[in-house]
Amino acid sequence: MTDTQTPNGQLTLRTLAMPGDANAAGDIFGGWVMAQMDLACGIRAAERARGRVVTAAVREMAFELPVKIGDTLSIYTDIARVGRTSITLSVEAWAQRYLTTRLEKVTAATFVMVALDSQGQPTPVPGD
Ligand SMILES: CC(=O)SCCNC(=O)CCNC(=O)[C@H](O)C(C)(C)COP(=O)(O)OP(=O)(O)OC[C@H]1O[C@@H](n2cnc3c(N)ncnc32)[C@H](O)[C@@H]1OP(=O)(O)O
Repeated sequence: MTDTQTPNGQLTLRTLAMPGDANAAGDIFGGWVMAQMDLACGIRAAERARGRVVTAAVREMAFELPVKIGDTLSIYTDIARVGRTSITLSVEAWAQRYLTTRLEKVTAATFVMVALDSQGQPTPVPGD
């Protein structure tokens, strides 16, 4: 993963890591972080598709730094590609450490979301 000094993309979701999301050592579960990224992609892709979307694929996710209880997690999304029915997003998760202003990128991934019609079938993403 290439590290950057500042987040890339649009701030799409911001939340707080709570004790219920952590193991006994205070490390936040990777699945929780991934779920926040999935939620952010759902928000951003649904806005772009102007309709319902699902997650079709998640590519190359590595947890580079831990998230700890009390950290604020910010998810940034960037629409990298719009296909016929799919939207590919570059996603970054940044932790603002508890009671500090220190921001660190903890993970990044690529999510592929697919627009669905009311029958649950892939449907074309409308133009901008
Ligand atoms: C709210 C939620 O997130 S639900 C939870 C998790 N997600 C799900 O349960 C989704 C379950 N999966 C599905 O319903 C289906 O596999 C779908 C709707 C994602 C895709 O259905 P398919 O029958 O494969 O559709 P189809 O072959 O037409 O592909 C649709 C698009 O998805 C893309 N796609 C499908 N699978 C993948 C994949 N594994 N990786 C990348 N792109 C993919 C295709 O390239 C295509 O994009 P394009 O139209 O821009 O060229």
